[in-house]
Amino acid sequence: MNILDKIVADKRKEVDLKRSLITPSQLEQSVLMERTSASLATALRNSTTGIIAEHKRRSPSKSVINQGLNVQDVATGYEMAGVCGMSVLTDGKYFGGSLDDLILARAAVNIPLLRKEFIIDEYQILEAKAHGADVILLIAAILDRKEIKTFSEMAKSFGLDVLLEVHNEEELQKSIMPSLDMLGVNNRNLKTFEVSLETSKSLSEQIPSDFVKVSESGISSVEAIKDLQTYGYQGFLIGENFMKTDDPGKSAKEFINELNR
Ligand SMILES: O=P(O)(O)OC[C@@H](O)[C@@H](O)c1c[nH]c2ccccc12
Repeated sequence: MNILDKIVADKRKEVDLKRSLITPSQLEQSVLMERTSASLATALRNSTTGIIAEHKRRSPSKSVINQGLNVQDVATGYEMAGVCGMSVLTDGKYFGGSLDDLILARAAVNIPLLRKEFIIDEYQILEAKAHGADVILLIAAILDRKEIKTFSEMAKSFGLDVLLEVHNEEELQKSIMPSLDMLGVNNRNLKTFEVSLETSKSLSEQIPSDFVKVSESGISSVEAIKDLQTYGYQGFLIGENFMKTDDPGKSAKEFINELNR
């Protein structure tokens, strides 16, 4: 079994248990259900830099990135750096994140927040909204077209933006539909962990222009972004490059300043 299949199998068990502990109608009681979501797609369209900065403590491909930070400080630092949005990993087992991280980030900042999760069930979308997310990620590698449609339409009904992540042409072709806002190309193959920015470049032409194009993973230089911008990318999801430092907000600020020069 590859790592992605394993993550999904674990996630199904986790969601089934959580649904019995906190029911959908309990989630619906959250005050955050009333909150008007901020649009990441709009922020990216109006930006010349397009940085989406991630909070990630560890990952299956890198066991330790940074365990010693406070998510609220990271969120505040990213907001002050001028990022367009923040991605918060909420998977516990493989990424060391939690829904508490999302709540804490929400309490700290007003920028659009992406719930970074392996979504395989509608329950997780309600959970995202109830914990203050503005955007959900849907991963084409683990969903069929029907699920992508149901999940994205549910997200839209909550006012959430949808970022659909693909890694190859087949995933892209099966996924295109009007209920998506952003199309993300993951430069990291989630099954093998290989990273290549060529993935973003080669798929760019096939992404219809009504979607905001986002390049994800393995981005560590301003030059890489300038190059990807020529392929039409307006969003850049960066995790490790900021999180591996002692002050991710400061790193993001320096990065954005350099991009603006
Ligand atoms: O740390 P990086 O290489 O900058 O990557 C960030 C982000 O793209 C990556 O964490 C990611 C992209 N898609 C995902 C799906 C699930 C978990 C994590 C991810």
